Amino acid sequence: MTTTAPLIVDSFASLPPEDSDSLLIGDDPNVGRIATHAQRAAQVECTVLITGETGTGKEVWARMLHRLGPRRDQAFVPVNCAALTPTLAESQLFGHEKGAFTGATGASLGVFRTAERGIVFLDEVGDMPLELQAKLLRVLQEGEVTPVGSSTPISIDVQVIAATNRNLEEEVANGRFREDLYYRLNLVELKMPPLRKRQGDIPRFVEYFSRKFAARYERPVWKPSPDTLRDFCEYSWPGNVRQLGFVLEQSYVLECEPMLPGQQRPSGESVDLPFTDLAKLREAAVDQALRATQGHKGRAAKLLGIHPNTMTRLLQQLDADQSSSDC
Ligand SMILES: Nc1ncnc2c1ncn2[C@@H]1O[C@H](COP(=O)(O)OP(=O)(O)OP(=O)(O)O)[C@@H](O)[C@H]1O
Repeated sequence: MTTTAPLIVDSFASLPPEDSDSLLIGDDPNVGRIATHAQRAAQVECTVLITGETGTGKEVWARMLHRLGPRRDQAFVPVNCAALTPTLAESQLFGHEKGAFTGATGASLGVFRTAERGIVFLDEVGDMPLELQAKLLRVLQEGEVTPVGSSTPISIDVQVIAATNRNLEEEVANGRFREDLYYRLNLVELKMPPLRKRQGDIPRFVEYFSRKFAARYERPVWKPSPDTLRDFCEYSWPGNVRQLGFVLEQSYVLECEPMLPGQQRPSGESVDLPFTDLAKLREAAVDQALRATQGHKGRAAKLLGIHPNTMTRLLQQLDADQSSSDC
């Protein structure tokens, strides 16, 4: 079957506008192949394993699979397997009866029954404890769950999409992941390449995020010079697409030129910012710039490449945030 992958899949209709996102596919031949396989897997509603480094877009692709398949109007229930509470994991996934354990004051459906006729997205599946892996395998094989405290299995109809940034073959070889579960999940594997291996798509991502954040922050679309674009393409992006998005969003928030991590402003003074939390990022940027300039607001603004009025506004906002958190 030959299908032409669309370049950008538009906003996910099933998500509230705040969380909605688009999927940029780009020109990389590997990603084109992934798109074809994803379309097929979505149509036949089979189990899919999405692998790749952090920030390569595994969850974005899982949501696209949901949107492309016949289950698009049903639930998409994401669960972070690394964050499951060990003692409660079984009931979190498969539900429990009232009184099944201390504190179970009512019955609970659990993730799988909540997703009935829809999709369960098992994120970080490689971090699931072995004991729970055995239970998950049984659920996948038999198509039924037995809630904790019950002896009656309940049939379920869910499509499972799993994702991990671990190398599951290595995990299997080291006895940390069940081989039978690995094969069960890995019917179709979508291997997301790291951004450094799809350098040709970086200019597209830069444009994509620039347009997105220009619209969000009501600023003009940033157009990089050829030299800057080359630097962006040559950078290794350890945090992948997520990191590129944060670098661009940071520049829109601070109203300054986007800078690669570790890059120094011309003054020689530098700031080294986190790229994972926007509110913290803003606070850290202002804080570090003020420290680096011994509290000189004008020089701190210059260091961040922002207008002094913007600096004043950011400081007022931080003060307001601080007082509201003190209340
Ligand atoms: N193909 C893409 N098109 C548009 N945005 C993307 C794409 N890939 C990644 N992103 C952006 O990168 C961010 C991170 O993507 P996502 O959460 O799907 O990565 P992940 O591989 O699941 O990461 P982790 O392993 O850390 O959970 C998304 O919020 C989105 O902004």
